Amino acid sequence: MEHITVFFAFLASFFLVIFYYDRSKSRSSHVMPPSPRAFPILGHIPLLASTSRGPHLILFDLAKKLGPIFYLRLGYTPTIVISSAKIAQEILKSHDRTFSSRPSLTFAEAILPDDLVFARYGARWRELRKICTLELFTARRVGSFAAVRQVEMEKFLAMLSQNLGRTVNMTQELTVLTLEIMQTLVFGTSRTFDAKDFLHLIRQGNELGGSLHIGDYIPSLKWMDPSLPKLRTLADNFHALLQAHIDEHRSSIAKQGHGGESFLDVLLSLDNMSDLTIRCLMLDAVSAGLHTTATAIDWALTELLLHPQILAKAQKELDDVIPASSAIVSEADIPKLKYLGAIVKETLRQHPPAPLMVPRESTADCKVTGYTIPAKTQVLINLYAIGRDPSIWENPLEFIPERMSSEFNAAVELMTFGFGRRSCPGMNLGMTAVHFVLANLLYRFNWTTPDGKEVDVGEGVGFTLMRARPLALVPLLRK
Ligand code: HEM
Repeated sequence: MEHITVFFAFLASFFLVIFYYDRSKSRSSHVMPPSPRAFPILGHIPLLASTSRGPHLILFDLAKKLGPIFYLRLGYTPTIVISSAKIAQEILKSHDRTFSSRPSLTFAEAILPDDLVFARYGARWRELRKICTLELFTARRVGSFAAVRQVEMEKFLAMLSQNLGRTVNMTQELTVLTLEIMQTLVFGTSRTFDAKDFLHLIRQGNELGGSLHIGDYIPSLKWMDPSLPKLRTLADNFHALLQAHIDEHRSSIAKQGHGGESFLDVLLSLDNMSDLTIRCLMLDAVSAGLHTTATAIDWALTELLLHPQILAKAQKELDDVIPASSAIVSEADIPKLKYLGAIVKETLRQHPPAPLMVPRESTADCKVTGYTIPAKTQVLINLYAIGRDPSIWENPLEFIPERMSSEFNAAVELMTFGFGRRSCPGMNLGMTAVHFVLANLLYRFNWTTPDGKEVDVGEGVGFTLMRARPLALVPLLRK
């Protein structure tokens, strides 16, 4: 008994020392936005600890009590949470530069030490961003792979035709299709890796990326993070897989005397590109584009199953626009499909694939809506809450594509892909893939649930707003 008391006394003094040491480093005299009552040391971390509800939902509920901007202390990380489009615009447009950094995260340090998504704002980020916008994500390069995407789509449609009347795990199949679409652009071939192996690593990455790492909030306790060995193994596996492909690609270029048009070809042709940077940028492109794109298609199909009259209207538009002789909707047809475009936007409003965007961090003190936000404050923009803001959207919980007239376009893009210098460079590719795949699924097939069951709408927990359970659907022949 005595031993136990001594042990707890030791533990309490240990945490107190850590608490005062860290607090002395982060103490601030700024007036912050409203905040709920905090726990000692951990601050508001316990409020977010839930295995069944995503943080965007918990923060959405907190915003109902605390308002559109509130403050949380996650360990010693000051954080503001924004749940209004107007304040998000103030941050992303008026103060774009001040809020263009990202917090350092244990996950990113282990897996992506020299990438674009998690780079802190500065010269290195500018260099990598320039390569991405001028060399990789150009409309010409994305467009030059349209024919390869069409071949992947044809194979996918053939697979569905062989499964008419049978249950298909659409969540899984759409993820594999999206991986193949991303791989063609990034590596020049859709069969770079075994999809199962790669998706397994990506899934582990999502789990580890979405879980809490104590060192991100209480730096002096980083050594206690039990997931560090797992992160190291995952990093080794990802990097070994990518390096093997880089080596193979290099020797094939040497044999042929020239490279192709893929991201990898471009990166290998640039001066001063280390293999580490190439691996990180390739992983960025595949992982940032994969679940975001696949999950948007998944939710659009879910909503259409729930709203048969909207599905019928979309299919009528396809019949009116696509020539009867055409077996496939091509990417060139997409701009003509206005109603389909409205369905995609309404889906992204209700189911933003990255509900809390990617966290930003301020680089200097800044006044936002009357509050002074100190430098090094983490900013979470809750797109999920903004998409449900009744002051912008009438009946926000209803699925109404007709409301997506052009004046709403800018708002939806801002909400889905971020804005300003850190906005998503893959937006065109992601949007093209979502429209292209969805159009073909609706054009060629009718859809039902196995045994006519209700469509499951449960949301999972994670960085991407995925479904809780896979979407199982039965394709029926239409064309
Ligand atoms: C529907 C699909 C997609 C959605 C919803 C989405 C969403 C986002 C969001 C919200 C951000 C953070 C923006 C900010 O901080 O302002 C982001 C950043 C980023 N996205 Fe996407 N994205 C999608 C597709 C893609 C694709 C297809 C790629 C690449 C192949 C991609 C690559 C990136 C990269 C590299 C960044 C980091 C940019 C930077 O920090 O400078 N995304 N994305």
